[in-house]
Amino acid sequence: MLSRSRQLKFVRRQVLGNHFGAFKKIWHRKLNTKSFFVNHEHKSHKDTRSESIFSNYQKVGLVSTITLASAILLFTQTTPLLKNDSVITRNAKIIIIQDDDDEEDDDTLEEDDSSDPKDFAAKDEIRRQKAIVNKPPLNTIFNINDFEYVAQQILPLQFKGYFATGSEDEVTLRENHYAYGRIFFKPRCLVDVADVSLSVSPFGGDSADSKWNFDAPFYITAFAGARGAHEDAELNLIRAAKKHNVAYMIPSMSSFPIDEVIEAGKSDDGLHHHASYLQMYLSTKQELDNFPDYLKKLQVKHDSIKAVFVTVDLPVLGNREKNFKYMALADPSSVDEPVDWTIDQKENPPLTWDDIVKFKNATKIPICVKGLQCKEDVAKAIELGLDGCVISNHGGRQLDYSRAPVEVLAETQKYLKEKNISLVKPGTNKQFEIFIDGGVKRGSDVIKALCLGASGVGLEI
Ligand SMILES: Cc1cc2nc3c(=O)[nH]c(=O)nc-3n(C[C@H](O)[C@H](O)[C@H](O)COP(=O)(O)O)c2cc1C
Repeated sequence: MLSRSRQLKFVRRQVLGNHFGAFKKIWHRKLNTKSFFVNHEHKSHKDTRSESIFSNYQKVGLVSTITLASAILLFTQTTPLLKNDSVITRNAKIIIIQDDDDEEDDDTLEEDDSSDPKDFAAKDEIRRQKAIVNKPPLNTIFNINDFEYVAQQILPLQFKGYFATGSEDEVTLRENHYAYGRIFFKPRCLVDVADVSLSVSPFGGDSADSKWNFDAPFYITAFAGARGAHEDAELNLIRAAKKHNVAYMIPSMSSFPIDEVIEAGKSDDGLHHHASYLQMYLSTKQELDNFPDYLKKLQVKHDSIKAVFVTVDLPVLGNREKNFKYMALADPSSVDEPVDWTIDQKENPPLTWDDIVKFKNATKIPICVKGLQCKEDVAKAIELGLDGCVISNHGGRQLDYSRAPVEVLAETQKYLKEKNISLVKPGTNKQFEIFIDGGVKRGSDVIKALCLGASGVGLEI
């Protein structure tokens, strides 16, 4: 039997070896996304030009606008994370675009030989503070992979695992993005693209009411625990969404009361609140029973909530093994008695389609389901008169070996056509909206999803 500290050391090796060591390989080399950041000491830099399958098309503006817009949005959100701007020595960093060496070239990869878990946490904190000071300049961060890499360096140990890991072997987490890498464009030439617009009006929008059209087809998806990254959490997210006029899906497990988040999205003239979506988890019988009433009140109280998304891919919490290992690293006592996340299903009957129909009948707010994973379920949601869905597997955090949403989306569109199922709601100018999230890392991923018929694309930032 290993001593406690040796056990933790073993876990640490597993997590760091697996996660950070493989990080470049997983996210940068295998995906052929060749940019990442290192300190200036490293000499193996070969090329400073980024490769992009879009390079010939960027003049068109569409891709670059989406990429830039997402970068701006992410910038806005990540800035508070990346404190101490003033102490950055700009020339202390070099952006590496290509690195064929197998050398492990950053501080996170250092092996820690101490057997005391407290030592490890303390050392990690020193490393983290250094990473905050040495974070790369914002104008060298172009996509979500870049942001994630920086976040991995600067997030406190106890939140790293929560934000970044998937369930079990993380096959789905990786596949969600790899699937985008298997999709290629067939661009048509000599088309007038001088005047393109990225704006969208989901759920019919309301063209007379500009606050209800969004300037981009991507939105900030719901994620609980934002406070682990910044104290202003969801307040910052809705402010950024307002500033750039994109949708924000407020999570039911928000760190702030939902009213407060909505209030933070008030326009500068104080006349209206930023149009948002609201995500809901419903696990207990009481929550299910109360939800129709909640919806009725919500409709009266907050006209800025343009759709409610009930998350349906979390009947129980996914088996997030790597996150548990991170938790053990951050706080060894946390694993002594693992938390039981399961819900007594006899006392609390699980959510079913019947419940969703009840919700739909209780309100005029569009009701959508978040977390559908096959074409048959999308067809069922349309048939039941719902207003939309998100094809999603919770970012690979729930059922490992769920399929990549972008492939399910492609199949779904084909299926709906074959079965002659229309998205347009009879007698209205509205349509069933099919959103998608999972594995979206840059503007070209967004465009691929749109080309395959998505109404909008969720980004977990
Ligand atoms: C840290 C984290 C917290 C999340 N919290 C929620 C949540 O509270 N509600 C929800 O419906 N989905 C939640 N999700 C899932 C996201 O909304 C989204 O489906 C998923 O992250 C998309 O995959 P991606 O991370 O590859 O972009 C969370 C995801 C992450 C990574």
